[in-house]
Amino acid sequence: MKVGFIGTGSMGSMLLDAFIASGALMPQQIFASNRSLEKVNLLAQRHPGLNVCSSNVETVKNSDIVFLCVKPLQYKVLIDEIGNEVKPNQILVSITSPVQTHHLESVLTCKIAKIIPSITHLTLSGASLCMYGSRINAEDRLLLEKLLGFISRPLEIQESHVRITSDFSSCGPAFISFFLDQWIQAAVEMTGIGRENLTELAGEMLLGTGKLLTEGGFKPHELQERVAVPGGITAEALALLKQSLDGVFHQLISTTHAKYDEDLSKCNTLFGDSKT
Ligand SMILES: NC(=O)C1=CN([C@@H]2O[C@H](COP(=O)(O)OP(=O)(O)OC[C@H]3O[C@@H](n4cnc5c(N)ncnc54)[C@H](O)[C@@H]3O)[C@@H](O)[C@H]2O)C=CC1
Ligand SMILES: O=C(O)[C@@H]1CCC=N1
Repeated sequence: MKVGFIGTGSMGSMLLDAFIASGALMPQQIFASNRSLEKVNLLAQRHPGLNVCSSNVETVKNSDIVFLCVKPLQYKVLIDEIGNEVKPNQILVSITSPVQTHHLESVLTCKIAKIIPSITHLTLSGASLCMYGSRINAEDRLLLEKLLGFISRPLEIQESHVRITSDFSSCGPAFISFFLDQWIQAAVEMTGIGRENLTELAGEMLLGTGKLLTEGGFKPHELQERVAVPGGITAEALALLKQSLDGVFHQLISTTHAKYDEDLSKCNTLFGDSKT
């Protein structure tokens, strides 16, 4: 199997690094192009044998599966460039939420999947969110999920839920890191403890909490009940958080969805879609 990557910025390079680190792909199986070739050359230095393509068309011509790792509003130009080169048996994978599978199916003859990755795949963890276009068959799904299974836990979702699920799996690492950053900063200021020790400790705590929620069978409310001894310290602090953060998560979801709607509307215009 040969796999192409168009766009080797943050996500394209992360996926490529993870697939190689996990043993899913050898560099020789990978074909990559980027607007500025410098980024692909750097990847080829890191992964000897990786095929540097000087154009996106070259990447498409050489690949069975192609991951399109550009930003939402960069898709249409890219599709116009490669559209005539794709073959019906090829699988093109979009990794961005606002570009709809029907947008891509309306202008391309190949098979379309939408898979939203997460920075967590760098440590071969986290969920990848899978949505499939109408031309993807059972064999294609197995192939994609086997590949993604090397670096993540593939989860099939409805495309209508792509934003809320991406909020958790893809934006979540940034949101949780923000929370930890603020907490650590306050701890450093108020107690004089070293930032590095605390950051390491916070990471271990997060890892353990993640395991309790996945392998451990706990629900978030059960964990709170188990830790917060009645009349104890955690209960006091949880009451404070409950009061201080009242409404914040509704606002957070409204914010991510408003930005998604804005990008979706622009993508609809770019792809000539008046449906939504
Ligand atoms: N950053 C994250 O954690 C996540 C990002 N995403 C999605 O991934 C997509 C890419 O995000 P990033 O990698 O962070 O962006 P980025 O800006 O780091 O990478 C995009 C790359 O595409 C290249 N590019 C742009 N147009 C091109 C073209 N026509 N041909 C070839 N290369 C081209 C750029 O030079 C750049 O290297 C976005 O749509 C984002 O929504 C999805 C899940 C998580
Ligand atoms: O911030 C963004 O637009 C992307 C989408 C999901 C994570 N990062």
